[in-house]
Amino acid sequence: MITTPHPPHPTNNLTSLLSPSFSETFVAEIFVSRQLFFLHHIQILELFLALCVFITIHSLRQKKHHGLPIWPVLGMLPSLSFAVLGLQTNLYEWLSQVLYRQNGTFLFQGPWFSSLFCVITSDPRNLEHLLKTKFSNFPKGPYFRDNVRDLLGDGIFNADDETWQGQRKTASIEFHSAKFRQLTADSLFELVHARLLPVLEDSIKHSAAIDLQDILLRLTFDNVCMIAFGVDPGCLQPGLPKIPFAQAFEDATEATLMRFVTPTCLWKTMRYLNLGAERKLKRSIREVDEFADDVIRTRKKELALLLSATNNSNASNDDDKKNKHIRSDLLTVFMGLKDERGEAFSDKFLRDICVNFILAGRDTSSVAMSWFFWLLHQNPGVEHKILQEVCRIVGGRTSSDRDHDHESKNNGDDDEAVVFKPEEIKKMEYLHAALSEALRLYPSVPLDHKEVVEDDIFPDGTILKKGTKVIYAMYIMGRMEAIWGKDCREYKPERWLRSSDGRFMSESAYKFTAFNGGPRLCLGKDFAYYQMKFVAASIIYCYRVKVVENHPVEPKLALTMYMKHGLKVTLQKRDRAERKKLLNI
Ligand code: HEM
Repeated sequence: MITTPHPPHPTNNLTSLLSPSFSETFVAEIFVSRQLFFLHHIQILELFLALCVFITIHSLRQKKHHGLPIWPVLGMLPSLSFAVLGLQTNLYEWLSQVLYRQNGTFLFQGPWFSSLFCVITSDPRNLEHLLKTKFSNFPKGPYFRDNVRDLLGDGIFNADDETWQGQRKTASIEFHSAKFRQLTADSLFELVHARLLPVLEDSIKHSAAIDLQDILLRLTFDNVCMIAFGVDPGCLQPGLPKIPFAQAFEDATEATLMRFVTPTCLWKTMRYLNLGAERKLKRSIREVDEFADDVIRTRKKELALLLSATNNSNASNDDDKKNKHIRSDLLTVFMGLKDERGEAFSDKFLRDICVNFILAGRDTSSVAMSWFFWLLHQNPGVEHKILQEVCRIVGGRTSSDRDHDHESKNNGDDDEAVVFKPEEIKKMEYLHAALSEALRLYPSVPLDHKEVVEDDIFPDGTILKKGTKVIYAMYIMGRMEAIWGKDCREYKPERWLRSSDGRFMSESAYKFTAFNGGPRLCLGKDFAYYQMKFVAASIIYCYRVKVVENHPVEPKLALTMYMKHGLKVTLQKRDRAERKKLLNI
């Protein structure tokens, strides 16, 4: 019998259609073709499943060589997404496990057609190579500069080459001048004794828990504005008010950060259309600019008045008089300088300089102190040793020192507070070690970024193509057994002290990278230590800081390592007898 592969043509007559032989054949044909159809689909399904299994096995096997599975199209993004969503421990811990598997360096491969390709390293040899030996081959680069330009302009943080060099040189001279040291000492005295301690005292009076991180953030924001702009925004005061400039600054940095996790073309389109985070950014930058313009205008008038007053004066020592009255904040210093063409800096450039310094010095030391107080809570032995050291130094004061202290104290109802002098702060070496140890485990800047100018090779053999982004992971370096030994995860200030005489020993900047290294070493490092030691010693001398039970503590994913939920603490006034015993006077 001849079978047709197709059903009868619709023009065939009805009898033939209904004949039994035809219908049997027809049903059989449909049955067979359906079977073939299902078989066909099952085969496709099987093939598809087999392909999926193959891709999965292949992708997972990549983990062995590349550190993470590499999926078609999406690259390593799925693993990163899981880590960011918190399905792993925390992002930094997850990254340290990957780096550990890859001997300290690996290439992160993002989705096709994205800019998410970068080399991530925690190898000290590579750090020395990129921060010092081949410094000029690893600038911040166009990707970083493009993302932060609207907020930071051409300021030091966002500048490379000559623009960076000029600012660095001037600011460096300023940071090491006696006048600047005086400014930092005076501003800190004012902030700690007239503002911080009264706010803490208030919390004891009301038996209230406070967010210590928030209070320290307010303190350092006010402090860095005093240094950069010569003005005090007043964030730290009773009632902890919202200050529009501080809020605008915070919003602007958060919205800028969003650009790093948004495809470039998308945030540029959003900026053009003034939508979402870009809208917020524009508004907050306008507020920051208004504040800066106002300060610059006022300062210019102030300087002009001062200049005309000294010009009209007949005194012979005019210059001395003028210098005495001129402020020593960064804005005033840069206003007195000229650019390479011999012209005064533009207001925009002055604004950029100040905004960059505020960004650099605003949160870094406060978050470091927050982690430090949390570590002390878990290590009461360390806290006791710090108190011992502080009391020994106070106990060693002469009677004239003590008179000075009573005169300068500006805190009526707290007769226990002492004002530490710069030379006393310098002597606090155990406290210095305890803060460095906190920064080792919780560096305020957990990751940093550079871009390769010309093809290069890292000392560990990693090949770097021109344009590659390099991320160096300070958080991970602080927890590497190869650098710090088997007890690398323990909080031990003693590791920073020489066993023979207990003096502080500094560590190579390419191993202890919290302050960066090479020509771009943090400019505020000495100031930051002074600030942190002054604040920490003043608090510890007066109070016991207790973290509220069950308060969750984890890092926030941001450019600076904030505590995600702040640091809720209660304070107890220290027993006078406890201190007396240690003071030994
Ligand atoms: C614990 C406190 C601090 C830490 C851990 C810290 C850390 C760092 C790090 C890692 C960098 C390199 C950033 C980069 O190039 O991407 C840096 C740069 C810088 N820091 Fe700090 N910093 C601290 C406090 C301060 C303070 C208080 C100031 C100023 C008042 C300051 C001023 C600067 C400046 C101006 C730069 C840029 C240097 C340059 O690019 O040449 N820092 N800091």
